[in-house]
Amino acid sequence: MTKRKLIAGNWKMNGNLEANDALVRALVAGMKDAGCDVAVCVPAPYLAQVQMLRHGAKLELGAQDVSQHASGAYTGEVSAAMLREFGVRYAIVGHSERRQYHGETDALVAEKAKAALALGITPIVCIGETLAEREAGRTEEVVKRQMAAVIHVNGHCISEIVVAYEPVWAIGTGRTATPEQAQQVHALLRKQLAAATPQAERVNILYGGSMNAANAASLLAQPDIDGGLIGGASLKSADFLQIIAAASA
Ligand SMILES: O=C(CO)COP(=O)(O)O
Repeated sequence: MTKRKLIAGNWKMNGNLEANDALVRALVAGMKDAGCDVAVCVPAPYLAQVQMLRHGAKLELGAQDVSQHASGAYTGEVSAAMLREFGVRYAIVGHSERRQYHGETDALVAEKAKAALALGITPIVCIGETLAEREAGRTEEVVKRQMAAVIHVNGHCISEIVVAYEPVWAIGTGRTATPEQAQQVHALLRKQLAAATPQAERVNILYGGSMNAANAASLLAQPDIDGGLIGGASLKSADFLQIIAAASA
C-alpha cells in the first residue's frame, strides 16, 4: 500500500486575521477531494482562528515551533500541551531559520521533537545543508548528523515523526533542488531511518525549498519524496491547491 503524501504549508511570520480568513476558507472549499494529507503551520497567535475556520474540514493544524519544556518559567515559549488544546496535529521543529537566527542546535531540535511526541503531536523535523556545506561536499555528513541526533533522543518513537529535507540554499530563493538531488538525500535519510526502525517506510519524508505549483509534480514523483513543506506558495490558495492536487495524483 502506498502511503498518503503530506502537503504542509509553513506560513512563517506572515498573515493577519483578514488574510488568514480568506486563505483558509479558499483551502477548505478547494481541497474537498484531496487525496493527500494537508496541514497549515501557522503563527501561534492564529491557532485559535484557524482551528475555528477549518472546523469539520480535513485541513490539519500545525505550529511552527514547540518548547522542549513541559511548563514553567520559560518566558515566550509555547508548550506542546498548549498546542494540543488548539487541536494542533503537527509542529515544525528545527527549521533552518530557527537554527540560523535562534541558535537551535541538533540536540535542542531532538528534545523539541520528543516534547511534541510526548503529547501526541507529530514533529516535522527539518534538516538540510547550507550552500557552503553543499559546495564543500559535506551534504551527506550534515544531514546524517542532524538526523542522527533526532534518532538518538527519540529511539523507538522515531517512526512517528515526519522529516522535512530543506536544503537551506533552496529556501525562499527560487532555486529548487532538482528531483534527482532531492531524491538522493531522501534515499539516504530513508536508509538511516531503516537502520533505526523496521517502520522506516511509514515515515513521510517531505521536500521543502521553493516548491511551487510548477515543480511539485516532478519532485513528488520521486520514490522517496512523500510530500512537501511549502513556504511562499502556501500563502496563495490557488498555488497551494495545485500542489495538493499534484500530491493527490
Ligand atoms: O522553508 C520552507 C518551508 O519550511 C520553504 O520555503 P519556500 O517554499 O518559501 O522556499
